[in-house]
Amino acid sequence: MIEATLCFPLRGDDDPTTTNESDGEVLLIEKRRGLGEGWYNGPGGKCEPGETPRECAVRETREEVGLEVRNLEKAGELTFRLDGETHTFCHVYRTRSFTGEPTSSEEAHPEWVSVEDVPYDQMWEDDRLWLPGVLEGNTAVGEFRFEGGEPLDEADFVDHDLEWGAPLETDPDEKSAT
Ligand SMILES: Nc1nc2c([nH]c(=O)n2[C@H]2C[C@H](O)[C@@H](COP(=O)(O)OP(=O)(O)OP(=O)(O)O)O2)c(=O)[nH]1
Repeated sequence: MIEATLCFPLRGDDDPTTTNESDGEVLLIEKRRGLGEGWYNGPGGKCEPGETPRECAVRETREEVGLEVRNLEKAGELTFRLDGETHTFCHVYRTRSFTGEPTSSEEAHPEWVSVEDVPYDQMWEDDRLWLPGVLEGNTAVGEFRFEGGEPLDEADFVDHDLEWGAPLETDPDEKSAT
């Protein structure tokens, strides 16, 4: 099983629950290679040995788009199953704390997009189910089932379970997180 992370940096409109027309934005990447190539996603990737998920999310965001993120808030835990087996367990974070300017890398092209205008038709098919709530500040625990063999991004999305507001795992470094 792969352990992976996603990080969604947010800016503008600090409290999207108070207005109908949100002017908040989220930093997405257009993935240039690997799993999900050509689709939009948050910065993120696979955890390295000995690394906490939070450390992984910080490192991947730095490597992919050159942004230094802090104060990551855990927003979800997503299990992606392929043909009945757990393929990837993905920790999802959001943050409003970061420094630097998003810059393209070989792996990713960054783009600020309105949270009202996320290009779900150019993303993983399951994202439209959980990402809107995550961008509104909710926490999601979900399982998404795919069939059809590797690679995961060419398999068919068949069904899912999704729970909002459920307790999330505590990262080992959560209390000391900066
Ligand atoms: N938004 C979204 N992300 C997903 C889904 N499934 C899935 O694995 N991901 C994420 C988890 C990881 O952050 C990312 C894949 O990991 P990655 O970017 O390291 O993969 P890669 O093959 O490019 O690996 P690498 O060569 O860079 O090491 O995609 C999904 O259904 N929706």
